[in-house]
Amino acid sequence: MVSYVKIPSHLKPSDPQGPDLLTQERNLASFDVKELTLVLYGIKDLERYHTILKIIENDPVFDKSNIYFMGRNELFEHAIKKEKRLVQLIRENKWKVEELQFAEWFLDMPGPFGAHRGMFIPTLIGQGTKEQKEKFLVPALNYQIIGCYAQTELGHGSNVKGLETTAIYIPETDEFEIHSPYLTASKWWVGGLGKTANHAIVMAQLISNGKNYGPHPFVVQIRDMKTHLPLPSITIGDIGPKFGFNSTDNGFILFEHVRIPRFNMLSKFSQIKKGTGEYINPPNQKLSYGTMVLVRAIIISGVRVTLARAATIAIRYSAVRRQFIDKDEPKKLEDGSIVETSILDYTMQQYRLFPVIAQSYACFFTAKMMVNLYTEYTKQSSSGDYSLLADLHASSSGLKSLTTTMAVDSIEDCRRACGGHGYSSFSGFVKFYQDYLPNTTWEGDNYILTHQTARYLLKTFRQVTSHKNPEIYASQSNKNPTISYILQYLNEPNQKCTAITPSDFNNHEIQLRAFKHRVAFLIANVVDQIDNQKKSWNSMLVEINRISRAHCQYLLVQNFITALHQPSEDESLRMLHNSPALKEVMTSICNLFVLHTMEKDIGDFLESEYLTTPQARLLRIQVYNLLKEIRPNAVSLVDAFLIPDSLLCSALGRYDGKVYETMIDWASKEPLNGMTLDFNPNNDTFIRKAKL
Ligand SMILES: CCCCCCCCCCCCCCCCCCCC(=O)SCCNC(=O)CCNC(=O)[C@H](O)C(C)(C)COP(=O)(O)OP(=O)(O)OC[C@H]1O[C@@H](n2cnc3c(N)ncnc32)[C@H](O)[C@@H]1OP(=O)(O)O
Ligand SMILES: Cc1cc2nc3c(=O)[nH]c(=O)nc-3n(C[C@H](O)[C@H](O)[C@H](O)COP(=O)(O)OP(=O)(O)OC[C@H]3O[C@@H](n4cnc5c(N)ncnc54)[C@H](O)[C@@H]3O)c2cc1C
Repeated sequence: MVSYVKIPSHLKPSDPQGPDLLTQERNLASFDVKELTLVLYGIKDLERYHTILKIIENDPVFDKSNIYFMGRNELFEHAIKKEKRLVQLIRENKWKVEELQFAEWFLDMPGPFGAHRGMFIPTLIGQGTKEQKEKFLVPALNYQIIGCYAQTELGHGSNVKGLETTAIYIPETDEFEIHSPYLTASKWWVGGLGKTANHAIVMAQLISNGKNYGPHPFVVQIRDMKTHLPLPSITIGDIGPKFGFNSTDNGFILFEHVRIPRFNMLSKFSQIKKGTGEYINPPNQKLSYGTMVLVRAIIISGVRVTLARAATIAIRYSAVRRQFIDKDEPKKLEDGSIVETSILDYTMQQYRLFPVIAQSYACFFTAKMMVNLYTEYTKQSSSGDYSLLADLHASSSGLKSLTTTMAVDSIEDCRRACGGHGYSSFSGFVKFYQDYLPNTTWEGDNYILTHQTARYLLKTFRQVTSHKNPEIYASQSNKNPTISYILQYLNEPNQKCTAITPSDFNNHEIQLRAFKHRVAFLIANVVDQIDNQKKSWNSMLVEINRISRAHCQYLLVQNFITALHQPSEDESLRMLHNSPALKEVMTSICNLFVLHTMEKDIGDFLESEYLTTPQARLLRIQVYNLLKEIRPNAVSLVDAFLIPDSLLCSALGRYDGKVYETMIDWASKEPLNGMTLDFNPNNDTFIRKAKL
């Protein structure tokens, strides 16, 4: 890239230790960073990581040096080129999903094929019959057809049952007629639809013999395969500029009595019989919502790296950045000279940032749980057993909501913790935040999703408490955390915390009991208000949100603690258990996650009277103790995430700490500096001038 401004060469570094600050931090670590990285990725994935990163970093098509200067059209063109090159690489290297996921992560460029890979293909896999897979999935996997997932409409997104697009079965021709009766039935927001896709999975109300069977998925060809123009009776467009995600063509589509063959209704679970139009029921009514469950689980798995990326930038920058001389504990160099304090040494900065590191590690262990649960469900459902679906739906909904909200809040906290430079695109936070933000809305708005989790919790509570002998459920409590804490609460509703010193709060049994008691107390309270005091669902929505959040926080806490203590077959967990140094630092991080989470929601724990006010003070002191304990390891803990500089795309978070050199280098490349148009404030005119 061209530099438009020549930087003077006389400048000396103002900080004699500047370049070495991160090295000094790294020397403080109490554990082996490479060992922790191996725990996080596992041997196979770490090999994959390096192979794919090398390919991506060396390919000129993926060069991101200009990325912060691109407008919408350039971004979209860049994304198209990226997609095309990615498809070539998939073919050349025979990449499978595992490789592709690394490639997509490193590329960090939401593009027009995202919904094809993330929604269209998974829906065909999950809901298509063998014949439908042959017809649609095979060409989709070969990128001969490009698809999108058209569910949301201008008038309805969250309320899927309220969708207005219809698919009416026409027995005479054995076809469905796809139709958008109202403006509000226009499909809207659909990723890849605006300019790219030639096929769509359209969620429409299935109507046969005058009866509405609810939303079902249909494959609809939307553009001509040669001219790429919309097919007759189909209107398509891009929905316009957005808060972020501008490298993707989110689109709208309207149908005017468009006919498709009966074959195109995805029929693995429910079918319409030829001629009679008879509806064959699915084994579970909600199986047509299956893609959403899968994608929610995938989103949860992705949160850990999102938090890791934000923490890496903010922690490294805070180590390099110095501001003020600490009067009580001035920082002295070896030669006795006093220097300004690294902002990472300020306790307020630690209190803002170290919990983000802890959240990332917490999400790592819960992602493992989510993958295991999804895998178990897939195994069971392939033999017709859907009994895990309710559990899976409840935990994936609530965890998607809790963890993505946590992620966007933490990205913003990290950005602010970088002061003014955090506001520059060069921080690496701006585009990152904009592109990540829709995770709190898509695949279910984060508030709506908590209703689903709460429904399940209330139902379980009622089931257990209405039984004459609730202990009958004891055998299920090992596998079902909800039953476990409900039973514990019923046995001892007035349980009290036994901590008498700050360090007592490091006791994992005390921590678990606190979270179990709190969530059961909150559920019992909501059940009482709805069932006995006859409160409406709407009047309880704030409490509904609270119980979903409390339940999912408990899951995060429980998964972290279990990972530290329970013997496991899992390769990563075994490595962790076999290294005392790793176990020690992970225990501190776990304690910080648990106690900081408690402290933030201290009102719940006080209200349930599990904690007393003096205990709440002790807990806070323990949080401060943990910040001190973690401080020497802070930089190494984020190094272990191994987020490459090419992905961070950040002047502030780079591995070598050369923050200021990069800031001015990138600023010198701002195209405005090379424009032939300057503004002369003395006479209020724009002057054109020739610039080299
Ligand atoms: C080579 C191969 C390549 C593969 C590459 C793979 C790469 C992977 C990359 C992946 C990247 C991922 C990128 C993601 C991009 C995402 C883009 C965004 C796309 C979208 O946003 S699509 C649109 C999403 N829309 C929503 O999520 C809508 C949210 N609303 C709903 O889900 C429902 O309307 C809602 C709120 C659940 C209510 O549904 P409703 O029908 O009204 O149901 P009830 O509330 O009445 O409940 C009835 C009953 O059903 C249960 N229920 C509800 N939903 C489900 C479900 N999904 N599963 C199971 N059960 C469900 C509910 O709990 C109730 O049960 P009861 O027992 O209480 O009766
Ligand atoms: C970048 C991006 C990409 C997307 N890609 C796709 C795609 O490829 N395909 C697709 O089909 N969709 C896509 N979507 C759409 C997305 O799935 C929906 O926007 C999302 O499901 C939320 O629905 P909504 O917009 O109807 O929100 P609304 O339901 O209108 O929500 C608005 C507000 O009302 C509140 N609210 C609504 N109902 C209730 C209630 N019952 N109780 C309490 N509060 C309530 C919500 O909490 C929210 O705060 C995308 C969205 C974005 C932003």
